[in-house]
Amino acid sequence: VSGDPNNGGGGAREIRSYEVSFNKRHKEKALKEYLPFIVATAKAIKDQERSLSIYMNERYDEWSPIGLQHPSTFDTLAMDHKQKQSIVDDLNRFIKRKDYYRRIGKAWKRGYLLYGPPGTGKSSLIAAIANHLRFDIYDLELTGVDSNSDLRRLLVGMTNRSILVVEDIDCTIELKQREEEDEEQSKSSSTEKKKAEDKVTLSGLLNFVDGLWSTSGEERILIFTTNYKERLDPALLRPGRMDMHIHMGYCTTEAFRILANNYHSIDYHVTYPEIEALIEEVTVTPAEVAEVLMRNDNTDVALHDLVELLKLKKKDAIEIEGKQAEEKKDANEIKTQSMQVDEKKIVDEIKTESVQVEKKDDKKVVVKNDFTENGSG
Ligand SMILES: Nc1ncnc2c1ncn2[C@@H]1O[C@H](COP(=O)(O)OP(=O)(O)OP(=O)(O)O)[C@@H](O)[C@H]1O
Repeated sequence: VSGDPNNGGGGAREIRSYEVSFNKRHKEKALKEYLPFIVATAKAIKDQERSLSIYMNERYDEWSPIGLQHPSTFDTLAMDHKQKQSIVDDLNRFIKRKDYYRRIGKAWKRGYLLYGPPGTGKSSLIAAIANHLRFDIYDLELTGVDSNSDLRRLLVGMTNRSILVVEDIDCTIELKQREEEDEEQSKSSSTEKKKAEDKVTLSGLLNFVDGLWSTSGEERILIFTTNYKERLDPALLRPGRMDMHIHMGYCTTEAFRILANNYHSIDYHVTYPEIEALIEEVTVTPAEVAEVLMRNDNTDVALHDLVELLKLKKKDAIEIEGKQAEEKKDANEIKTQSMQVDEKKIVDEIKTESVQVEKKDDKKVVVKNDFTENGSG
């Protein structure tokens, strides 16, 4: 194997070539198996070494990149191991399926919807996916995009092997159904109509992502995040739109152990039984746990602080529960009282009615008597 120093010079990029010799009888194997293997391995190494970037749309139709140095990986991610494995498997399957996507005539892209409360690791999961695949991230801030045409320009300007992220999709875009948009447009003047047509909408984004964009590039991942799945437009939740819905939940005992291992490199500590019992009882986000564990380098102190935080949360939860129970009791009492009042009213009304009927009956009797009297008289 030899390097080639004659490569143009003058500050140009060095191009190196290698010479590999084989025995003639191995020619077939070398050309069909060995060289393709070398090329694929070299590409994988290059991809692995390539530094990643995160692009943001600071100007309305332009991306600006900065280096992505987020340390999150699937190993450091605190989540249920089965769920984690199913995401990794899905990503690995997706990457290997170039021919499959071509064969079935579908664009080589995959969509993930991440949902769950703030601080449960949605951003950390996105970084872990980027680090796992060695894909750049395009973090699309929709509120900074003025029109659908700018949005298209941005999307077309993305490279292959990249992840398009739209965070807090429930807040950043007017969630309107297509029919509503059409109805509104038919009411307005022609200039207003043109403007409205070009306004960034969820359907505009989804149409473009499903249509032109996905056929103009390859190996694209699309990730939407939300803290409130129930607020999302049904168009986004339709089967086939987002391939996988991933719930990011509160801290579990399993997640806690991963975090403790990340921050203090430990597998066990005497405080674990107490911490784990408390974690089962309270709602605490992985971000809150991570913050306490990170605050102190001394493991004993950090774990003690965590016990204190969890106890405090438990106390608050008991107080809130007590208050809610009292409020419920008060509400029930008011309900019972008003029911009693209602019942009394109904009884009074029935009484009044029956008195009226009786009076009427009396009258009838009187009339009857009169009649009888008259009749007999
Ligand atoms: N599941 C997790 N695994 C590992 N670290 C986590 C996890 N969840 C939260 N963290 C820690 O908490 C910090 C904040 O979490 P992150 O930003 O990923 O949450 P998020 O769900 O994206 O929140 P938001 O909805 O507010 O953007 C992270 O930098 C990380 O240190």
